[in-house]
Amino acid sequence: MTPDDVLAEFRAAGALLEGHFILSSGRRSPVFLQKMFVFMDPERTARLCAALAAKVQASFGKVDYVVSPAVGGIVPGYETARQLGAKAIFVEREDGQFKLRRGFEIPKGARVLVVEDIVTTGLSTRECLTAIEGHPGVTVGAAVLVDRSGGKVDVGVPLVSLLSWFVPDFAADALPPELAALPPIKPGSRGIQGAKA
Ligand SMILES: O=P(O)(O)OC[C@H]1O[C@H](OP(=O)(O)OP(=O)(O)O)[C@H](O)[C@@H]1O
Ligand SMILES: O=C(O)c1cc(=O)[nH]c(=O)[nH]1
Ligand SMILES: [Mg+2]
Repeated sequence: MTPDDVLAEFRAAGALLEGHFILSSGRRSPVFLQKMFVFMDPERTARLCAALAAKVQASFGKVDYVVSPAVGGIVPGYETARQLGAKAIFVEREDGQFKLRRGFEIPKGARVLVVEDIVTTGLSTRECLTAIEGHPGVTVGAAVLVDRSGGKVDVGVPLVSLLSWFVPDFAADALPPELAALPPIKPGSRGIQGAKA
């Protein structure tokens, strides 16, 4: 799957939104990828995650456990794990911090991959990695459908992306006039009531 093919899947799903968005990081952007419009279509999700799984296998070899940050990472994490023949678990926020809950455990020696939907600053991916630090498995790396930093972000482990695309974002006090003229919308879940950080 080429970068254009990946973008075409997002576009066909109506997931490529334009406007004035407040990202999870608090930064502002004229573009938002509404990944849930992609994930509502299991066939589309399977196509994207099959391509991601192939890249993962080429870069990291065998994977036993996929761990994803809720909410956005759960569906691509599950489907990528299915394609890799791995288990899929997720971290979710408790008092603002990602944690493995529900009795999820990583077995000793398991080869672990973090799978994310979108990376912008990489904070969510890093927080997920922090949440599983000290587990008895071996973290081989991270994988993401779309890296909006265009490959610039450092998540602390090797990162494989299906699409590396630089999308501009801005500090809230340094908006270009065309963005400042639009009302801001915050679509993500970080920072909503009950989910601090
Ligand atoms: O690289 P970052 O700057 O951390 O931004 C990317 C993160 O933002 C979104 O999650 P969000 O926190 O909006 O919540 P969601 O997964 O529930 O949509 C997305 O799913 C990534 O996890
Ligand atoms: O940075 C984010 O919060 C973000 C960007 C994006 O395009 N899509 C998304 O779900 N989150
Ligand atoms: Mg997320």
